[in-house]
Amino acid sequence: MCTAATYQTKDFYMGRTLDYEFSYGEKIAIMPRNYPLQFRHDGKKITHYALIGMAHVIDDYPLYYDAVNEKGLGMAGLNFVGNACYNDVQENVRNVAQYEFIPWILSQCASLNEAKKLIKEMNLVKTPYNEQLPAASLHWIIADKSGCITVESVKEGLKVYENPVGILTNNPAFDKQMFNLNNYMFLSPKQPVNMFSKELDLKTYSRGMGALGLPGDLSSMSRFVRVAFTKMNAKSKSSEKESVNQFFHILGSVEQQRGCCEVAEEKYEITIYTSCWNSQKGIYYYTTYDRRQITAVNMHKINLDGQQLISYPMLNDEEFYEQN
Ligand SMILES: C[C@H](CCC(=O)NCCS(=O)(=O)O)[C@H]1CC[C@H]2[C@@H]3[C@H](O)C[C@@H]4C[C@H](O)CC[C@]4(C)[C@H]3C[C@H](O)[C@]12C
Repeated sequence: MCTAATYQTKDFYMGRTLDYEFSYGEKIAIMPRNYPLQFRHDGKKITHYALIGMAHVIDDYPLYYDAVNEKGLGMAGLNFVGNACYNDVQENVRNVAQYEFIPWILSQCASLNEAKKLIKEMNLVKTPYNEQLPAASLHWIIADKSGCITVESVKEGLKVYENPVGILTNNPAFDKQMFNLNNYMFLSPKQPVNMFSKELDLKTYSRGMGALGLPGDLSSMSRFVRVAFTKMNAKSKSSEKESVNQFFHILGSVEQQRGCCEVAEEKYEITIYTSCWNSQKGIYYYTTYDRRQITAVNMHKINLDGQQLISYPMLNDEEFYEQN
């Protein structure tokens, strides 16, 4: 399972949890402006926007899971197994392999509006990166400070939804996740009052009772509701530290602890990493399951006019701060 979210304070933030039972070997990869981008079916881009994100790097090519470009447009791919359906290559359209959807959009679009226009020209195809890495069944969240959309390629065709809650999890399809929120409109951060019956003397006996009924399990639909409630009500001051910390607290509401979601005998899905990027500043923050200390990689600290992919191994060792 995975969860992605957007968050606005003074700056615009976005990120995700990557929940799975094994790692493909991730790195934080910065693609500078002159890294030659060879698309599988849509030609080559020698110069483009720079981007930073989490990727499985193979043959010096970043297979991005999530990323943001230097213009502040961000994007993340989350599992959509059983629903995602990609097309065959067709003539006279712009064919984009699912593994290159993130760099295809982020290398060319400076805003969500530009992304929406480009997506109209796209035919998302099933071409795999190679035989060992077949097409991943995903759907995507794309956002900048102006708004957020969800993109789902299903058997009926390509669906682009406005995403007013700025959240994505996994199955079912996004329209069903949004509809399900209707069931929870009574949830509130305020204490409830007795609407049950005037004849009964019902009282609040604990704080937090306004959110009684908020689903606590790890299913995708429940995580959607829980993180949406948390995000929509979370209050943060506007400094970078307070905003980033608050963002990690929001995604903390849906993190997966080892042992609670068994996917096979003795195999457990865990939150392998959680990311949060400041879209305006191009800083990619992350924590991992074993390293809760927030680590930052700033794209503007490297020469963004370069040609070489720069990647940093995901730091995974906890460092305790020894106070005495
Ligand atoms: C497994 C990851 C999604 C995690 C997730 O959503 N878990 C939910 C599980 S469940 O549905 O609820 O059961 C996805 C997200 C991004 C994916 C990777 C990226 O798409 C980049 C390449 C794409 C290649 O086609 C396959 C390898 C790959 C390296 C993908 C492997 C895997 O499918 C990843 C890592």
